[in-house]
Amino acid sequence: MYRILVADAIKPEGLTPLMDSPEITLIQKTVDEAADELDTIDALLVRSATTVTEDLINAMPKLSIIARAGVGIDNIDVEAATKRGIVVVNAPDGNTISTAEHTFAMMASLVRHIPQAHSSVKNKEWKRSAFTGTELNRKKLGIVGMGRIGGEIAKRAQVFGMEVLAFDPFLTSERAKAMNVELLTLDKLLSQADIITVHTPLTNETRGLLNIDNLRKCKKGVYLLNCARGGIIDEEALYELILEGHIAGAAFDVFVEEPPLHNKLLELDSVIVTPHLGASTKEAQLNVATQVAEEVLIFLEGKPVSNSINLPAISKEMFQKIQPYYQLVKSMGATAAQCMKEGIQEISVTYSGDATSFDTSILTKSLISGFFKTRLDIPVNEVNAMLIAQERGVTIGEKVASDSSGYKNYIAAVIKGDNRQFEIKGTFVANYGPRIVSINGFNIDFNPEGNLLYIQHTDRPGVIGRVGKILGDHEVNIATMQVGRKEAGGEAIMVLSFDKPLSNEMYEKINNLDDITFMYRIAL
Ligand SMILES: NC(=O)c1ccc[n+]([C@@H]2O[C@H](COP(=O)([O-])OP(=O)(O)OC[C@H]3O[C@@H](n4cnc5c(N)ncnc54)[C@H](O)[C@@H]3O)[C@@H](O)[C@H]2O)c1
Ligand SMILES: O=C(O)CC[C@@H](O)C(=O)O
Repeated sequence: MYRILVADAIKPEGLTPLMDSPEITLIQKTVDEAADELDTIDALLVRSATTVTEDLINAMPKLSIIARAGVGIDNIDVEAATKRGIVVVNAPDGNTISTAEHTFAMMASLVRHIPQAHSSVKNKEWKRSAFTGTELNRKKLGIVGMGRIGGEIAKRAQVFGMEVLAFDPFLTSERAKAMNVELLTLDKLLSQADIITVHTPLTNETRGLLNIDNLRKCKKGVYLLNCARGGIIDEEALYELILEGHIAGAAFDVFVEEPPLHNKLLELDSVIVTPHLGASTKEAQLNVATQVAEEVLIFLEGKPVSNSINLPAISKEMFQKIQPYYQLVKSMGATAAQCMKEGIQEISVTYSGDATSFDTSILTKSLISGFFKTRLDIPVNEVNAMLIAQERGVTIGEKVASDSSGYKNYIAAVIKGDNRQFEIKGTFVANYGPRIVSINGFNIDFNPEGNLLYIQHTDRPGVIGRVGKILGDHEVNIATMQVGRKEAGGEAIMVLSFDKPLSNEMYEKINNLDDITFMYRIAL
């Protein structure tokens, strides 16, 4: 049974897939109302009203996924979630059109003074010349942040006869050309545009992106819009420049402080505002609720999600391709960790054959999480595996090789420790499952599952028999046994599997036999 806390107002119709699941209990309460049951919560669904802090995350020890029904994730401490191995997902495109339309409505209202004229008429006035506006036709619109919303605004602006200028350090010139927009530096955009609208996320780079220094470079009489996130345009600077008459007016849907109870911009007639309404349409709210509900359901079913902020995106088709290798790489990592009782410096993974036909980074993360899971008592998974390795100074390498040693697919991991190196190779055989096919240069073939005993010994007659006898005398049933060696009479290995974990007594008895070099118990 999973308990999901829906902490903000998320459209119930969109949550139907979760409501219909017999495995799920939905709790529709704010975080404060649910204070007594936070320790029972497996998944958290929010919009922008709930701030998901590190403290809140720590108050939910069972939490494994946070879903944001919307785009911006600036209300979620993604770093704290990642550290805890909690997946963060959002609904990246469910509200794109609504927000683009809202921005466009704000732009038209701004240049035609519609909100001011509306209030005036409602106050029984009839001041026509006071509200003379400006056409959008043939004006230059500067879009800062040409992503999903920026792109939709550009299309609409072009239909209105506007010329579109764009600043986005991640936009290629080919894409800009295809969108029929002129890609400029920020300073050039600011100096040429008649109207400027921002559509970046709020990050350390974009906070105050438009500030007192560069806003002075704008044309006199420019209009500004912020329907993205409060703080991208410096509110103090904007206030000052409107008072100076340099900026003609502004339209804001978002504010540094929401609600904007102490915001001086609200005192200005030329500033028009809405209460963070960009995504507030029936359509957008249904879209984002449906998107996050599906993501959470998929995640709780143990399948990879598509819109994760802290994991690589995987489509359903890609998941089908990658799935067979999941168990294999996890068990390779866990086997290596249990055979290496020392600090490690490097893990490098090589993929060959069919295993190179997709993005393997998620598999490398799985292998690393399999390794660290056996060593740490904190949750370790694909979300925090890289961070955990990095914090411990472990270098991670990933490459592709053309030689697959005759296998259809082949994954090799080399773990460099403080004193020695451990090498493990595996493959996935259709209708047969994952197999470990080599350990430290010994060819072998076993299913990496259950309670295993890895024994390295001298290749001499009688060793296998003596191990078997000790186990038989103590009624320990050997489920499977595989052997491998490099040359006759040299070192050899055997891997045994049992229905139950091997007791300490049995382990010691076998370890004390002559000809045993070393051995490891492995639990997978
Ligand atoms: N008002 C609302 O209700 C509402 C609704 C949806 C989204 N939003 C906000 O709008 C933002 C944009 O949404 P989107 O779906 O278009 O996101 P997106 O990721 O598709 O686009 C963001 C764009 O910003 C660009 N960017 C990043 N850093 C930049 C920088 N320093 N300078 C210039 N460009 C930069 C990126 O390259 C990207 O193209 C969201 O992050 C969210 O904060 C607000
Ligand atoms: O939840 C909302 O309505 C705001 C959503 C919007 O700001 C977003 O980033 O998607």
